[in-house]
Amino acid sequence: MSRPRDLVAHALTKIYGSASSATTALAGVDLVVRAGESVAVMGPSGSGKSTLLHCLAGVVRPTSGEVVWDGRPIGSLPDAPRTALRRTDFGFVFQSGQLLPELPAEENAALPLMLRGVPRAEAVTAAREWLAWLGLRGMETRRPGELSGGQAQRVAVARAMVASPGVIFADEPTGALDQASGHGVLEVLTTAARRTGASLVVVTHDESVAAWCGRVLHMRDGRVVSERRPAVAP
Ligand SMILES: Nc1ncnc2c1ncn2[C@@H]1O[C@H](COP(=O)(O)OP(=O)(O)OP(=O)(O)O)[C@@H](O)[C@H]1O
Repeated sequence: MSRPRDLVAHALTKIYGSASSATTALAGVDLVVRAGESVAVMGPSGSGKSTLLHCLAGVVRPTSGEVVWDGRPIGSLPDAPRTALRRTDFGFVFQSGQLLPELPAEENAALPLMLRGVPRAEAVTAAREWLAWLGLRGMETRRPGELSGGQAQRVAVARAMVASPGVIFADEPTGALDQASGHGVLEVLTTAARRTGASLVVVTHDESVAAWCGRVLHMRDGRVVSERRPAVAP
């Protein structure tokens, strides 16, 4: 049964292109991500991981099936309310290159609040608190080009967290980092999610990243083919 703040996929399919050149990226995925749960999505290249994440996050509209977030069907919502819901309820961390190069760290991290109409000073104060919590005190006014890859990803985590999302979606969040920085980012991401009670859905190729999550799904050919729970997160 679906509970408040659960993210649920029912018989999700996604077919890109049309008849002669159609690609089935999702071939029927059923999934429940419970409130506060962290789920890693693994599988070979082209197995549908990013498509699943994008459908769950309301970025891509499924061909059939439905995504239900907190009791509300979102896959079939028109674009405007779907975008609004993404802004209020979800946070995103991508591999890299997601920060605006001309803005200081604190404004990059404050953007989701400013997009919601929170006054700049208030948004920046909240962003600075997250940056400090993530170990970036003193770097608030640096631009992304003045930060290391790991520091920039922490700013991206601050931006994902600042508006208190219900779910954080991360697509290869450590893919551009060396192993030590990558683990640091995953540690803060999972800890931040636990701190706020947010759920976390992470697409990754890295077993040690998946080990930080409560549940690991394996995809092949657009389906979830197996599922396991790592023994203990490090
Ligand atoms: N916008 C698109 N238009 C057409 N086909 C697409 C599109 N996006 C993805 N695909 C196809 O859908 C399938 C699943 O792609 P997806 O990116 O979800 O896989 P993935 O498991 O995330 O791969 P990777 O690990 O390489 O990022 C692939 O065959 C891909 O070529």
